[in-house]
Amino acid sequence: MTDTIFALASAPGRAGVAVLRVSGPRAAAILGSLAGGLPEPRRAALRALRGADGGVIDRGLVLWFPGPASFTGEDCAEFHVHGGPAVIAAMADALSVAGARPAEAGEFTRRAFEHGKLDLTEAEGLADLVDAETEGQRAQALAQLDGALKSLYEGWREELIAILAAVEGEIDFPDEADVPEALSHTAAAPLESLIAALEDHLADDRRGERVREGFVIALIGPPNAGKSSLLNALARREAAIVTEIPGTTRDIVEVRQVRAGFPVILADTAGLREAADIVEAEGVRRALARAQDADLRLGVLDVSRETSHERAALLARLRPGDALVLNKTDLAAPPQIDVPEGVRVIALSVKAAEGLDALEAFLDETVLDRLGRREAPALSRARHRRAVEEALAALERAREQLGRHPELAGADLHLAVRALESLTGRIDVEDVLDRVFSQFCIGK
Ligand SMILES: Nc1nc2c(ncn2[C@@H]2O[C@H](COP(=O)(O)OP(=O)(O)OP(=O)(O)O)[C@@H](O)[C@H]2O)c(=O)[nH]1
Ligand SMILES: [K+]
Ligand SMILES: [Mg+2]
Repeated sequence: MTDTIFALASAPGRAGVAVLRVSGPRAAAILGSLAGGLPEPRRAALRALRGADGGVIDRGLVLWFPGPASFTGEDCAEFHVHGGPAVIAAMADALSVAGARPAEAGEFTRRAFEHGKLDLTEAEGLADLVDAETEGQRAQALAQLDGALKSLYEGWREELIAILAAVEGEIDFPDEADVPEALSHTAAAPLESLIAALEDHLADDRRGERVREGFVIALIGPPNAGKSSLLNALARREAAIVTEIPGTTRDIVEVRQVRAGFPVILADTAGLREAADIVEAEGVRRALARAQDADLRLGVLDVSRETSHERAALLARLRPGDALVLNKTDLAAPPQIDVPEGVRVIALSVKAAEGLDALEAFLDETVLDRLGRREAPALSRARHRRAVEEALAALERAREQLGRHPELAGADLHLAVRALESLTGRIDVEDVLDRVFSQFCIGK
């Protein structure tokens, strides 16, 4: 028999109310023994809650959710008690004595998944919604929990199965003289449009993953340009050390913040130059690597003393969409600079607090433009990207074989179906499930 599990569903620590959740075949018996009977399904009832010795632990609201119309699909019960550590500990004791065991991380959601209440992408959406710290993350997670990715992937799977049926139909009648022609009519066009849909989904500039993980903005430039000063101004706190000594910053200093409703990571880096020692050299190496991977680069120059060599080296690292920040306009007028196509120039003085508004506006606009909601749902995890890439590669191989070897095309189409099914969790890939659900918190 399946275990009956329980967990604190609310956050640990002192709180006005704590919620304990129970799921499994013993839920009714446990609720009955603690609350002295079962309330009406899905209606809160105030009850004295008693431990095994008959003593009252607390008075609280109880809820009874008979399966399958519950979150997990099993019989579930909820106890809303006063949120003190001693109350919670006594309730946990009473639930254990009554026959439930503490749940593992993600176990409630995993049971919901196993009872068909959620597919894997919806379960991930639920985890993301619990973790969401910004408006953009909340919106993306809720859409995913509501099945945006599930219906996209299930839709593709259905189209693929129709294509597969057409191809396998041809394999079953190999004598027909007009097989290739028939195939080109029935399978080639839908296969082509499916390939285009997968390509589109992948070519989204990692939007969904960035919404989950944060949009990285790297501050790069020669020593003493004012990168750390600028980081502190944008972060509105003294996150990084600022001195007049060139080579002050060595490690990467990261600040997390919210811009336009999305998570952003500002990364201050070591000044770029021929390093004086191995510590600084490592700092420069990390700075260049971060600049390379970042979603946006802010190249910073000190207008009062930049050299043409520094300028050229920095411009070579900027890409379309990046910005060149001409700092210290309180010391000198910004020079006219020929920048690569698509690079914005923003002149400012961190010290005089002038021109920072234009930079803030540019950053907000860029984040909104790159991460803002589109019609199509975005894949939000590397797991999704890998599976869609795998499906796409199989579809491309199938396209090659279609007119010549329908049976080979069929085998590749099967692989593509499997890749899509691993996405939604239709096929049981145990280690995938373990990985996905272990990332949940206890009580979810
Ligand atoms: N006049 C003036 N000085 C500034 C301005 N911004 C920064 N500074 C000064 O420039 C010096 C270097 O600033 P940092 O922020 O440490 O420069 P950095 O680019 O981080 O330097 P490294 O970490 O050494 O590469 C400090 O003395 C700052 O006070 C500015 O807008 N105007
Ligand atoms: K410095
Ligand atoms: Mg610095």
